[in-house]
Amino acid sequence: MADVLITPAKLQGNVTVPASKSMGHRAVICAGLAQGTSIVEGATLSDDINVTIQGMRAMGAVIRIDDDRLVITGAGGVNPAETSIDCGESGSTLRFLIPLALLGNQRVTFTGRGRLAERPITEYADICRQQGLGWESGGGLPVTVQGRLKSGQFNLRGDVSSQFLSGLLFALPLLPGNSTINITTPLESKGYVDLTLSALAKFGVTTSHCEYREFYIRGGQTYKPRDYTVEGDFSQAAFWLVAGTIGGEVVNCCSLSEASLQGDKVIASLINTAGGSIRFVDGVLTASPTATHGTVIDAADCPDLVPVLAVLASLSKGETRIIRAGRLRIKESDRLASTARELSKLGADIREDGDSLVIQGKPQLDGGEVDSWQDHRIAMALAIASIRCKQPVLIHGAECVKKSYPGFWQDFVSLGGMVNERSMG
Ligand SMILES: O=C(O)C1=C[C@@H](OP(=O)(O)O)[C@@H](O)[C@H](O)C1
Ligand SMILES: C=C(OP(=O)(O)O)C(=O)O
Repeated sequence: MADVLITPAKLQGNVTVPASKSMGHRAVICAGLAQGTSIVEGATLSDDINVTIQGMRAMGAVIRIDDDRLVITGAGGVNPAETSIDCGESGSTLRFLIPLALLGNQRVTFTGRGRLAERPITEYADICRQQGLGWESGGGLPVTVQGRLKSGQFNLRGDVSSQFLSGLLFALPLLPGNSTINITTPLESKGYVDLTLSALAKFGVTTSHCEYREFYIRGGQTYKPRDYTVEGDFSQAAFWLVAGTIGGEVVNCCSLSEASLQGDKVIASLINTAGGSIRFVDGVLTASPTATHGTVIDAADCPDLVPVLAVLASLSKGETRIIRAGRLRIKESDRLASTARELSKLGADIREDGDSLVIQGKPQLDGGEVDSWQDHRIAMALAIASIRCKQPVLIHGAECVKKSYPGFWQDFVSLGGMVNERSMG
């Protein structure tokens, strides 16, 4: 396990953010389901994308990694052998691939590591029970599924994880009959569903919905191969945009699309509402140093931004409330607890309040010894917090960034961060 010791320093300059993890998963899946060859350009080979690539191979796709190009040849649907798929710590991979495995009528076992074993998958257990399909699990992972999913009417909660909806949206068009998905509680993380719908459309699959409450999926469709470039990731850009805002020097994020459908694009307006200065100029998103103030932030549609928004809030004047953030408890860590506990250790005034975080800003933090909880977004947020600490910050478990951003520490250093790796084991 690697620890990093960060000596507080301002960050400044240009950074090319990695490709969107969410869009990368979707491109690999859609291309793998198509009949023929697609080229997916620019995907970042994080741990999560690698397990999706492996998972789609197990589903029958042939995937060749050619530098930053993926050459993906699908057989038009899925063709799994009896197999086991290791989802690592990726909730997306697990929840996107289970419905696909249920197209093939083979026994497919899903395994995973860390917190993934505890993250909810009961929505799928319920569907399997209702349809008489095989679902063997001692609670959590591993889980073995077998049987053929049937088209028809599905009922899904919208406030556990949007990934269940995305998973069904990938699989149902390949069934012979039509399906409807009824969302029984208000849908959260809507932007991620938009990314799924957009990826489906790009690969030739049509769906429609009525105000995100009912989704209509025509059966008997086929995915069409195509070439696709994965755009930059706003959830990752968020770390650098907060760094530029709190740090005293300009930080520019490249490779982002101004027209992106990514829900986490909202980071720019959230920082600006707090008094910051984030601007898109000629395809570059620029964060200029600004004094910020407390606001109320609704996290229901942008859960992945919360750890770094808590850093911004810890250094903004007055009180910030991050509300409707209950689902953060079922991510790679309980992110309300991990964010509050670790930022407190650095001297922030932050507390959990039910499904909210309440933060009183300070001009500076102290520094100290913190833990990533093996959660990539916690490690990255703590690194950004170090910029405004008086003393060094020692982060345990810093290698976990590779779940989504393998080059994070290199980028941190290239922007002027002062990092020493303390131990490997
Ligand atoms: O569909 C996706 O790519 C994702 C959906 C979100 O999960 P929830 O829908 O569970 O909030 C998000 O937190 C996750 O990082 C990626
Ligand atoms: C929660 C995340 O991803 P996943 O749900 O795919 O594990 C994340 O990247 O923060």
